[in-house]
Amino acid sequence: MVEKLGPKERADLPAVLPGWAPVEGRDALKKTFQFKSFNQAWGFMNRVALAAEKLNHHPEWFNVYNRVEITLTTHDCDGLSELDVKLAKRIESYAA
Ligand SMILES: C[C@H](O)[C@H](O)[C@H]1CNC2=NC(N)=NC(=O)C2=N1
Repeated sequence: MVEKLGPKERADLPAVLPGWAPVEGRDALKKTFQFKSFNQAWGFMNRVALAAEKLNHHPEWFNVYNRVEITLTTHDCDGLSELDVKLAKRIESYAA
């Protein structure tokens, strides 16, 4: 069973995952990504989807044209876990 992040890991989040903001009323993180085109946004989403399948850990996300809004949380523990950090790091690498 995956565990929620502890206080130390949470304190490190702003440094480990810059730009990811807490979600009001949820133990979750969110970030919006803006691309030059829908095509680029779609390619990004495709790579994120493949990573999500590989990790068996999936984002909550919304896309309109060149914007992708991603929220990460772990449903199995109803909060943030290491899996969210792991997926966020991969997402960052695809957006770079
Ligand atoms: C059955 C399946 O392994 C689980 O539902 C996985 C799938 N993807 C998941 N994604 C997220 N974000 N949280 C989970 O707890 C989760 N659990």
